[in-house]
Formats: sequence, C-alpha cells, structure tokens
Amino acid sequence: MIDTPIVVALDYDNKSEALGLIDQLDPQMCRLKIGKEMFTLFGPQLVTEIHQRGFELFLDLKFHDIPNTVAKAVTSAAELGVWMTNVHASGGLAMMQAAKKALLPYGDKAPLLIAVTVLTSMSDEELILLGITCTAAEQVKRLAQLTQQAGLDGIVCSAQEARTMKSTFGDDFTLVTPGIRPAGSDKGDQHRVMTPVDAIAAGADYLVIGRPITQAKNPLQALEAIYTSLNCR
Ligand SMILES: O=c1ccn([C@@H]2O[C@H](COP(=O)(O)O)[C@@H](O)[C@H]2O)c(=O)[nH]1
Repeated sequence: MIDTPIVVALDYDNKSEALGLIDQLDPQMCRLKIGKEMFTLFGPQLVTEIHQRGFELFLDLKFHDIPNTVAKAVTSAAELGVWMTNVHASGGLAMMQAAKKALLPYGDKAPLLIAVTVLTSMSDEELILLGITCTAAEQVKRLAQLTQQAGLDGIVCSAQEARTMKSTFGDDFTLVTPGIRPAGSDKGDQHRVMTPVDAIAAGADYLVIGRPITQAKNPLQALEAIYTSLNCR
C-alpha cells in the first residue's frame, strides 16, 4: 500500500533521461505522472516500463472531446492499468458521465477519474480573455460541482482552492494539485502556486511536482527534502 501524496511529473523529451531518474526513485516515496509530451513520444510502451519498475502512474492526457471519443479514450487508459487518468471538466456533464460509465466494467480495477477545472497556469485576467468573467476560484467551484454531479472521483485544481473545495465537496472528493513550488523555487509558467507544506495543510490529497524536482541539480535530494518536509516518515 503506497501512502505518499507526491506525484512526480515527468516532462522529458528523452526516455533514457527519464528512466535514469525513475531508477533512482522509490515507489513508496512517490507516484509518477506522464503527460502529452512523453506519451506522444514514447506511447504505451513507456507506461509498461514504468509499471515494471513498480510505480503507480497518473496518465495526464486531459481528454477533451465528444462523449463517445472520451469514453473510448478513458477505456484505453484503463486497459493500460494506470492508477489515475483525467478529462477536462469544460468538456461538459455528458462527456464526463460517458467517461465515468465507460469505466464501470473495470470495477475496483478502474483508474481514478478526475477532471481538470482551471489550469494552474491561468490567472483571472487570462480567464477574462476567454470570456469567463468570474474569478479562477469561482470557475473552479462551478466545474467541480459539475464533476461531482457526473460521479467522478475528484478534480485537478490549484492548492489555493483546496480548502474551499474540501469544505464544499467533502473529504472523499480527491484534490490533485499541480502548481506546487517549494519556497524560493521558480514559478515558471505557473500562476496559482503553493508550497508543498501549505498545500497539504489546505487539504490537497496529491501534489503534482515537476520541475522543482526534475530540473533540480540533484532531483533525488529535492524529492527527499519535500517528502521529509511533509512528515511522510
Ligand atoms: O492545471 C494543471 C494541470 C496539469 N498540470 C501539469 O502538472 C505538471 C506541473 O509541472 P511543474 O513543472 O511542477 O510546473 C505539468 O506536467 C503540467 O502539465 C499543471 O501544471 N496544471
């Protein structure tokens, strides 16, 4: 039984480099995530190689399409045996319901299915450019409500929204939070950020952490420092 909130985001264009890092990591200390870049480059074979190394995997492909297409995509993810996968909540209620229904035959072997609300790179100002005139926090709440109505397991949001999400949607509604930045680290393209310790205190269930670990001089040391700061030991 793995009991760690850390999910390391592997955004590499080089498979050997990614496997080199994975081979230093302990599956008890973190889960792994691959997204559009690595899955497009290396495909299901990479999923197999990660599973062979004993890690649970979040397949972060953020499906967003018509219901029939998304249902088939999440079925394909389930066939790969991944731990978690996701869709965009803005794909709508019918799309999310179709995705959820597609996973029913897998029973307790189904991946956790979560929905992306508002990307952590986005600010209130960027939402206005999309014609969304409420704040990011309000839009997250609206999409989380739709996600819960569709019966999904939880959402991707920023840790800044975590406290309100837990109190509104309950403890069983899983919160996966990227945009995690240890104090002093570079925000990069992330806008709604929080430190690992504050994110857990706010109620985040899983912390998705990429560059603060993968781009660190010593990635293993960076991961261990975060793990220890969370009192996981
Ligand atoms: O709202 C979202 C949804 C997904 N992500 C993904 O998480 C990681 C974050 O990486 P960092 O290097 O720690 O910024 C990345 O793979 C994104 O695709 C997100 O950041 N925000």
